[in-house]
Amino acid sequence: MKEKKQGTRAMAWPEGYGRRVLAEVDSTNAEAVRIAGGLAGPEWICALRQTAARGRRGRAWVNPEGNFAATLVMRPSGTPADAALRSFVASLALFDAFVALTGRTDGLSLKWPNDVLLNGGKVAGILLESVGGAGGLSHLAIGIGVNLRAAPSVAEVETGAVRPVSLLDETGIAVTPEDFLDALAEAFATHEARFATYRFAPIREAWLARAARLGEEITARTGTSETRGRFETVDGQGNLVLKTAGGRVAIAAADVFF
Ligand SMILES: O=C(O)CCCC[C@@H]1SC[C@@H]2NC(=O)N[C@@H]21
Repeated sequence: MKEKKQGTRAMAWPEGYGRRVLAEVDSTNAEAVRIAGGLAGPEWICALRQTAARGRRGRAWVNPEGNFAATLVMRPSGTPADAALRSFVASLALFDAFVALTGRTDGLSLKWPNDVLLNGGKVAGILLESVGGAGGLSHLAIGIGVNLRAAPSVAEVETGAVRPVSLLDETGIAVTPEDFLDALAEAFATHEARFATYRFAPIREAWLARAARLGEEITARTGTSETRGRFETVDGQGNLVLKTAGGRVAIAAADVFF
């Protein structure tokens, strides 16, 4: 196992995971789809520059140089529903990577379904995509973007969305994409091993302990509907549970607005 000193901690690249860093690619998620079939095990693909980075719900992802962009392509164990829960595994890994690199937890929280907030602004996002095989899902591409050095302007993101922030602006701490990759890969492997053994319960509990706006009124918007209610919990399937005027509602996919 390769060891590297980062801050005050020794980082270890996780056993069994591949690592490649590309100078430039269209999108690391697109690259994951292209190479998935030829991989013997899980592989991290990091790019220093993306020319066509994509975000959730068909949006573009603004990706200035110096920010982190990577995709983990893996063959997920379990059912397709279990595969989708990897967004919580990845969120926790992101949280831990920030803590490992900055030595602080203050200001960090997780926004359902899979954003990381720093001082209330969005510092990281996750795009989960399935890679089809003959019998359905063959691989999962977990794409992760982190505003390490620069955040897009408010005008570049959706109206009403949480304001984007960067790690550098909020903390004064400069982290390179390669160092972030090492910290994230180590944290992901730890949470993935826990998920493989104990399934979703401990992941859910840890996620809820770091959740933004738990117990508060929030709005969940899909393409066709809007639901406002008190953010009660995330259920055992990863659904957002809101207590609305009409009763309890479990929402599988939506954008959340505060
Ligand atoms: O919309 C979001 O919040 C998710 C953004 C995910 C962006 C990352 S950057 C690395 C990977 N490659 C892509 O094209 N998108 C994801």
